[in-house]
Amino acid sequence: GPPQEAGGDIAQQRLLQMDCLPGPLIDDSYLPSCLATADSDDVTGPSPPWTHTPYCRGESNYCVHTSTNLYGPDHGVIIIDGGANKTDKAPAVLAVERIAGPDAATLTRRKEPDPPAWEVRDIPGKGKGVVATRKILRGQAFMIDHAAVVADMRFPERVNSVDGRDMLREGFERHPAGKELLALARSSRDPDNAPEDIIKTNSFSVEIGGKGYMVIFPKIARINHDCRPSALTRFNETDFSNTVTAFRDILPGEEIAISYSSFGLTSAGRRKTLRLKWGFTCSCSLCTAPEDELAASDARRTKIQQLNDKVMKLVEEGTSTTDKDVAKEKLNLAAELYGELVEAVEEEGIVPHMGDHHEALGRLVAAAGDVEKAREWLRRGREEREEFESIGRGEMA
Ligand SMILES: C[S@@+](CC[C@H](N)C(=O)[O-])C[C@H]1O[C@@H](n2cnc3c(N)ncnc32)[C@H](O)[C@@H]1O
Repeated sequence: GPPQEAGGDIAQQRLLQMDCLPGPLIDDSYLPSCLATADSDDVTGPSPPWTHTPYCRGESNYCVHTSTNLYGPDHGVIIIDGGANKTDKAPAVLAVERIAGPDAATLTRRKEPDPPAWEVRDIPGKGKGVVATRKILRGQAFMIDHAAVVADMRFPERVNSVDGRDMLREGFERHPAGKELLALARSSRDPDNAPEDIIKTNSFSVEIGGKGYMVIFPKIARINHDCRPSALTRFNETDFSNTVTAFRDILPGEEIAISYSSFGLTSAGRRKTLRLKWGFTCSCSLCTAPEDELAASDARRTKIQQLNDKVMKLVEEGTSTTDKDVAKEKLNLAAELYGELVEAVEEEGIVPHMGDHHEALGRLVAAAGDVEKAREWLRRGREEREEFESIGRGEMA
């Protein structure tokens, strides 16, 4: 592409970010609703894929929508969502209707092998966790899960607490796996608010139709956090599936972990975030590593963050100037610093493969004018990305 695009590509790169759990909602965050009154008589009977009449409460547009067999008899879903007004269908409701609709035939739902490559075990200090039962290779997708509960991220602000809790209670009751969901981990012991607490402790934040949702994937909910994770999750909006892929080789008996927080923070920042947002004291492999190892990791992550900021700034400056010499100088320096960043990221081992980084570096080098060198980086990047993606293709661990 034209050189000017290099800046945009880098800026859009989600360098230090992956799926994160949203963290506990503040207990008093249920605010009185200021939205129009929904007429609760004005609901139609259930039609497929819905198996229940929507359960609507109070003065909001929010309802619980239930499909007890969206993915076959063993996997239902409840959606807690509201449109802009009470006749508008919310994005997650439309998504379920699309998933179950005529397009469903083209959905090839991947199944996990039997027996799976993992099992749930008690992990000292962390409650339960997921452990590999056989060797899982880097790049292999070894767990596939589907959304069981989908709740609008802003539902707690938009619906008052009494109505909100009532809707969650009813939703969990209607859910065919409601009992299993209620047995998931909880960060508080308030017996009156089990569903709310379970959403706080176990949901992922994902986007559906451009809107933010808290989603429970019941199997993935058993995977603990690690600041140097061995796996990553990928949500697929078109079928509400979430696939867990190995970051690196995982040995039999090893606990499998994902990262709940962003990689850009140093250990103190991560511990604080995990404490405040998720309500637990992290005892992951890095948080409990020897002091010098932790210090080295912190230094690298600080450096990565600083280099990233500098590169962004240089790219921004280099692509917004009309002076060609200045542009070249800025982009050359950006490419040099990005090279250092790539080294530090590789050493810290916090991204699953370096392909995207190498390609980004290639585009930067191209923008700075060195076409030969750029080709080499782009080729390496593509190869690495393809290698990672092909390792587990077709077969699951
Ligand atoms: C999504 S659940 C993970 C599965 C959970 N351990 C269970 O028993 O079902 C999140 C909870 O697991 C625990 N947890 C996860 N990662 C942890 C870690 N690195 N150190 C300590 N506790 C952790 C915390 O209690 C947290 O609230």
